[in-house]
Amino acid sequence: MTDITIDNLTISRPGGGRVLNDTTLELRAHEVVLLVGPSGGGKSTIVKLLGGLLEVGEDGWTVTGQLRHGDRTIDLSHERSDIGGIVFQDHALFDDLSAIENLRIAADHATSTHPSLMRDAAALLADVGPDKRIAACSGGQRQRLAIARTVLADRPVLLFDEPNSGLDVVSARRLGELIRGLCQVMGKPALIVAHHVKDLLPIADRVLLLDTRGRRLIEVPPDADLVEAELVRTSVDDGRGTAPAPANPWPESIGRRSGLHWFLRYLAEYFWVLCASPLMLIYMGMGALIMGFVSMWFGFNYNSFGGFLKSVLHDETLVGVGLVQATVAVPLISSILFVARNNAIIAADIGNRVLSSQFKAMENLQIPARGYIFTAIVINMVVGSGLLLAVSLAVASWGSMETWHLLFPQQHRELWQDHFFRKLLVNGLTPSPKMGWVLLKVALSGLVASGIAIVIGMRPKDSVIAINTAIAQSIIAGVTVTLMVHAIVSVLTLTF
Ligand SMILES: Nc1ncnc2c1ncn2[C@@H]1O[C@H](COP(=O)(O)OP(=O)(O)OP(=O)(O)O)[C@@H](O)[C@H]1O
Repeated sequence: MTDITIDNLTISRPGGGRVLNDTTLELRAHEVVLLVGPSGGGKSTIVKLLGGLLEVGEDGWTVTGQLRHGDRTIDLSHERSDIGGIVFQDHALFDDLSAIENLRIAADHATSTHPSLMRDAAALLADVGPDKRIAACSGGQRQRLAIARTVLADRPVLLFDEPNSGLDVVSARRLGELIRGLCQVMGKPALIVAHHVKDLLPIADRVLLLDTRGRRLIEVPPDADLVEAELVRTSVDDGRGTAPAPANPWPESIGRRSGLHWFLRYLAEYFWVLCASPLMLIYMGMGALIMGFVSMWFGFNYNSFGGFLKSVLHDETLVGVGLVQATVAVPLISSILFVARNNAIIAADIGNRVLSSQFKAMENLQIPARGYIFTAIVINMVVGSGLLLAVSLAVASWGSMETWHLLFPQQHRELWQDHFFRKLLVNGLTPSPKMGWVLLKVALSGLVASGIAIVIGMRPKDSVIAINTAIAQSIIAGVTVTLMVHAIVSVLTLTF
C-alpha cells in the first residue's frame, strides 16, 4: 500500500522524437487515475513502460527516470519496471487454457499471492464456470477474467489500456465501479488509459493529461467539460504550434484498382510464400541433392556381384538410376517436401484469417475471398510444384553426376550424360512422354493437397490450439494424398 513515483521521466521513440520530457508521474495507493491525451500521444507507451513491456535499448525506445516504490528505486534507463500488471485491451487470455487455468497460471507465477486476492478475483467471476472454455465466454466475462488474472499477478499497480472502448454506458460505469472497488480493497492504485472519459470520471480521483506540446503530464480537474476542452486544445496544437498541416497523402494513394490488380497482388504474395522464399528453395534443394547422391551412391555400391556390377553393368546401371531417380524418387521427395511445408503454411494462414474474422470482413466488404486467396493458393500449388520439380531434378541430376564422378574419376562427364538421360530425353534434348506423367503426379498432388489444406483451414476456429490442430491435420492429409497420387499415377504409367 505504497505510493509510486517516477521522477525525471523522459521517453524517446525509436528513430527520435520525444513522448515525454523530464516529467513526473505519481500514483498514490488506493487512487484511480485516468490518463488522457490525443491519439498517438504516448499513453499506451506509458502503460507498457510501467508493465515492463517497452522494448528499450538499441534501435528501440530510450527511457530515463527513477521509479520509486516503497524502499525500492528502479533506474529506468537500464532496468525494466516490474510494478505494473496490465489488463490488455483485447484481454489477451490464453485460449488453450480453461477459465480457471488462466487464473491459476497467473497466481502460480506471481512472486506472492495473498489469500485475500483470491477472494477479490473470485468475486469478479461468480457467473463464470471455472472449467468454461475462453471461446465460450462472453465479452464481459472475458474482460472480468482478464482483470481477475491481473489481480492475481499481485503487482503494485493495475494498468488498464482503454478498458471501456466498445462498452455501452452501463457496462462502462459498472467496469469503473469494479476497478474503483478493487483499488480500495487491494490498497493499490490503478492507471486507466481512456478516450471516452465521461463514464469513468465519477470513479476517478485524478485525471492526467498527456500534453503533446509540452511533452509532459499535467493534472486537470476531473470535470468532463474541462477535460474535453483540454483534449481539444492539445489535439489541435498537437505539438505543431501554428505550422500549416501537411497535405494528407491518403486520398490520392487510395485511388481505384481493378479486381485483376488484387488477384495479381495475392498471386504474387502466395508465390513468394509458397514457391520462392529462399528458405523454401534451400530446403527443396537439399532434399534433391541428398536424393541425387543416395540413388547414385547406393545404385553403384550395391555389391552382390562383388564389384562386377560397377564395371560390366556400368552403362545399364546408369540408365536405370537415371530413370528411377527422375521419374519416381525425386518427384516423390519433391512433392512430399513441397506439400508438407506448404500445407502447414496454408492451414495456418487461412486458420488465422478465420480466427481473426478476416473472411467475415471480406464478405462484408464484398471482397471475393475465394476468387483472390483460394485461387491464388491453388494456382501457386499447381504451378509451383512443377517449377520446384524442375529445380529439384536439376539439383538431383547435378548431385548424382558429381557422385558418379567421385566413383569413376577417370571418366568424362559426357559419358554419364549419355547414359543417365537415355530414357528421359528423346534425341538428347526433348523430354520423353514419361516426363508428362511425372508432371501430372506432382501437379495433381499440389492440387488435391492445397484443396485439403483450404478446407481444413476454413473450418471454424475458436482458439490458437484449433489452428495448430488444423496445421497437423493438413500436413498428414496432404502427405498421405501425395503418396497415393504418386502410387496410382506410377502404376498407370506402367499400364499405358
Ligand atoms: N514500435 C514502434 N516504433 C516506432 N514508433 C512507435 C512504435 N509504437 C508506437 N510508436 C509511436 O509512438 C507514439 C505513441 O504511441 P502510443 O501507442 O503510445 O500512443 P497512444 O497515445 O496510446 O495512441 P492511441 O490513443 O491512438 O492508442 C506514436 O507516435 C506511435 O506512432
